[in-house]
Amino acid sequence: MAPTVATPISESSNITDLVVTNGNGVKGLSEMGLKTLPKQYIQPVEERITVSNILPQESIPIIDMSNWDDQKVSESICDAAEKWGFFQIINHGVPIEVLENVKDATHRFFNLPAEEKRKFSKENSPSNSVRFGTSFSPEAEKALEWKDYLSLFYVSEDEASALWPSACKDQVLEYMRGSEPIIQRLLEALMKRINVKEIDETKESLLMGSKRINLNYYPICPNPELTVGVGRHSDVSTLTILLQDDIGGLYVRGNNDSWVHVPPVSGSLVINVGDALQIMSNGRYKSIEHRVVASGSKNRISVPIFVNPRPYDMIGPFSEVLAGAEKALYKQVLYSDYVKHFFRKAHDGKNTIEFAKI
Ligand SMILES: CC(C)(COP(=O)(O)OP(=O)(O)OC[C@H]1O[C@@H](n2cnc3c(N)ncnc32)[C@H](O)[C@@H]1OP(=O)(O)O)[C@@H](O)C(=O)NCCC(=O)NCCSC(=O)/C=C/c1ccc(O)cc1
Ligand SMILES: O=C(O)CCC(=O)C(=O)O
Ligand SMILES: [Fe+2]
Repeated sequence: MAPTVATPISESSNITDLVVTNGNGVKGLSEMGLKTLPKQYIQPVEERITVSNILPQESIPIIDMSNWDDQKVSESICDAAEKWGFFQIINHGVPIEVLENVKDATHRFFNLPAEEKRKFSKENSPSNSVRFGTSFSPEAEKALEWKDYLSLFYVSEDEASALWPSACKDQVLEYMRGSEPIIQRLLEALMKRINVKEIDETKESLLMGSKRINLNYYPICPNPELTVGVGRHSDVSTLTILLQDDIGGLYVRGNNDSWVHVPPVSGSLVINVGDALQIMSNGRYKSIEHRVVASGSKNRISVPIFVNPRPYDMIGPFSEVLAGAEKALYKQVLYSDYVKHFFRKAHDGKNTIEFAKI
């Protein structure tokens, strides 16, 4: 019999089938031991992350929340949200084992066989609130991103218990419950500075009426310098609470063309302002562009909780912010229209917010 010569995976046009349709993800590709990056993942030169525009001496603030009712803590939170749009918090009250458990649960989910994970793909998922996928918007992207994810839209504990993957649901729910007090405290502090004295029911719904949690998996990449883990984007949330492991690779836009690394700090959580809060605060708080590199030597995970308005809320600048002579920079938009606009295109930095500009 003539020997069969396998087509090198990097030249196969079936990468999309293998990775996207069959549920192997980039984790499956990575584990096949391929030596070079498939062309579908090669990013244009301007989107690659190189040392030349990284500012090693800069860093985002680290805020100690142990005395969270101290005025100074609130001020540092608001200052950081105005200047950087990003900060890390330590002594935040979420038990360290809750964080460790959710990281273990993330590895447990991604270590399931492809046929188990595939059950949660867009085509097969038992519910719209559970989605296992890869890259960001593969149908819309010219170049794919080196990341797999499980995205869970939180509707209720009952729905989550019934529909979320059993490999991770208990730990994820515990992490969501555990982070609730800090979400409340952060938003209270941020609202005070912009003249919103009380978070009533309407405000509560606009600021944190819905939640989505993503489990992100960035496997070892054969040519990390040619691709990205996540491309330049700003989140569409009110606030994002991000748990990262000890590997690093998240970069935040600094001044001009520079990027600042967010170093892993054991036990910390990274907080960032999303577009919804930039809009509701009429630009006072900044939703800053960020991106993630791919790693050539380690499998990285991260777990962001996106705290959002409800899909059917109309969002726009709060009247309290416009009470002075301040002009509205953003119009009222239906939040689900805003989110759909975000998902319909590839990552494109800060462009999403143009959708809401007057
Ligand atoms: C507008 C939604 C998202 C979808 O509504 P839908 O149209 O009734 O439901 P579909 O399931 O048909 O989704 C519409 C499109 O959005 C896409 N999509 C639907 N969830 C997803 C999903 N988690 N992932 C990636 N595509 C999705 C989905 O692929 C689909 O694309 P397409 O079929 O090509 O039109 C709706 O569920 C909604 O308003 N949800 C509540 C608000 C919400 O989740 N907000 C997002 C908070 S922030 C956030 O998630 C940030 C995520 C993010 C993620 C990756 C990053 O790199 C950076 C950031
Ligand atoms: O993995 C990270 O550190 C950040 C991921 C991110 O920006 C996102 O999921 O929106
Ligand atoms: Fe993000």
